[in-house]
Amino acid sequence: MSDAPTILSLRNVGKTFEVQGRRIEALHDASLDVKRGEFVCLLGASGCGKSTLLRIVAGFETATTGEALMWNRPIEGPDPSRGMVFQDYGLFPWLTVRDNIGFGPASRRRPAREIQETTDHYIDLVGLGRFADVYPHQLSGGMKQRVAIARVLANEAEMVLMDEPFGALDAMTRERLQDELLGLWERTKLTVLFVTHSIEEAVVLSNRVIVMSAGPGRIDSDLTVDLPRPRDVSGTDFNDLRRSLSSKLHSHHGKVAA
Ligand SMILES: Nc1ncnc2c1ncn2[C@@H]1O[C@H](COP(=O)(O)OP(=O)(O)OP(=O)(O)O)[C@@H](O)[C@H]1O
Repeated sequence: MSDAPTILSLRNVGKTFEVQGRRIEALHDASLDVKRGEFVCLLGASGCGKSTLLRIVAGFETATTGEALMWNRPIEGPDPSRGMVFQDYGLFPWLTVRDNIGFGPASRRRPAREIQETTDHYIDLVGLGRFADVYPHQLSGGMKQRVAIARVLANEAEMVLMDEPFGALDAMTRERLQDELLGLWERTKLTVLFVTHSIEEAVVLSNRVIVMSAGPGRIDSDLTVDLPRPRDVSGTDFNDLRRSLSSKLHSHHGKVAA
């Protein structure tokens, strides 16, 4: 990973919102380089600017200060190369699984044959072959999540941005989807930027954890997680790292979900 090229750079990025004459500094002087293929978790308590940072990378917000670059070019707005997966999945309820996944290529007016090949490929990749022709309301939360990821991938994302995608799921589904996401990440060599406030989730998933703190939102530390995979959540190394992250977080905040 260390010799992979840098796909994303944030240089002293700050974001201040103005609400009814009051200024809220959501992010202060955040600098970060992400290499292609990394799985990076942004970890921190509520209000520390995780979503703001992710939304700047997605191109939904512009930085007030500093700059955000992808492949060394300024991020100036949303782009399919940076695909966002939302907690509520953001699927089109009136389209089937197949048409949701093929939506990006279809809106870019790709030839019908190419759209079909692309959708077939990603439907297979996320194991939804039997559900290709059903509608989102007929799927479980986990399956919707897979469709959302497949849709982003079919749209040629190089980087997948996920804002607490498993926050609304029960513990078992969450664990299964974490495994599935890791499998997909290993197969596709994607770059993932993943927001969570769960220490355990960050240690299970990532090869880097960026710890953030609030008031104003900032990056506090940047830790490499080089535990072997699959990770043993009851192992000593895992728990040492979990404890160390927990004390980092608690030195800045009140309570954070572990
Ligand atoms: N569009 C906005 N307008 C005004 N203030 C905002 C806006 N978006 C975020 N903020 C403020 O910026 C700060 C950081 O918010 P942000 O959502 O980035 O934090 P977070 O770490 O993702 O929190 P959470 O874990 O609760 O989602 C908060 O004080 C929030 O109220």
